[in-house]
Amino acid sequence: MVVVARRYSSCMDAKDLGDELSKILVTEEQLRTRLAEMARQIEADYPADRPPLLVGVLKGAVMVMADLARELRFHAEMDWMAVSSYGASTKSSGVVRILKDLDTALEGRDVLIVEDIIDSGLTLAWLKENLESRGAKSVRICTMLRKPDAAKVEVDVAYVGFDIPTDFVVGYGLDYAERYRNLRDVGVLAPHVYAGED
Ligand SMILES: O=P(O)(O)OC[C@H]1O[C@H](OP(=O)(O)OP(=O)(O)O)[C@H](O)[C@@H]1O
Ligand code: HPA
Ligand SMILES: [Mg+2]
Repeated sequence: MVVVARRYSSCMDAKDLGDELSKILVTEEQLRTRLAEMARQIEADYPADRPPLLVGVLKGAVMVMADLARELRFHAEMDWMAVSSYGASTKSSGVVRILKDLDTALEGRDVLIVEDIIDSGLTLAWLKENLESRGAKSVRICTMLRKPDAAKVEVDVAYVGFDIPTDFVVGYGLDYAERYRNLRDVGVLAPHVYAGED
């Protein structure tokens, strides 16, 4: 009993962050409920005997991938790419760099990219094209969050959890300078935290 209490009190909670968040945007409960709905949609769209290869985009998509894969009622084969365009900033550099490539060959595969957020769209537009060029049979995108008003390029997204305002958000995998990824909810980062950034 004592061990359980200690475990839960050490989880990162929005109320422990003081004024670092200006508000909670999507709660852990809302994320869980929406993810289950998305999983049912994905199961309905792919034949049971040909499930897609899930490609998670490190590092932000770790939480979505872990939760989505466990929610899906088919064998969820997973692979990972690491790309980065934000670094320790709230603005995209516009340059997508591959930091880790897939281990899996994609010829003839149905691929489902799993992402935490589509902001400018630059990362996903680039990644979708990159995976298609490897001979995948189909490439679809599943993202937990999307900022429609921030789009710099159009990206065709098959599964979206929540459309959100343009504010910089953290939690549920999303970071600012590698912090806040293990926050259970998604919150808006208070501007004073990144004040001074150019
Ligand atoms: O639509 P965009 O403007 O391209 O932004 C979305 C991308 O930015 C974030 O990754 P980031 O580059 O911060 O790497 P990380 O996942 O390791 O945090 C996020 O996880 C997406 O991959
Ligand atoms: O709002 C955001 N928060 C964290 N990482 C991000 N990468 C793109 N947009 C965001
Ligand atoms: Mg990031």
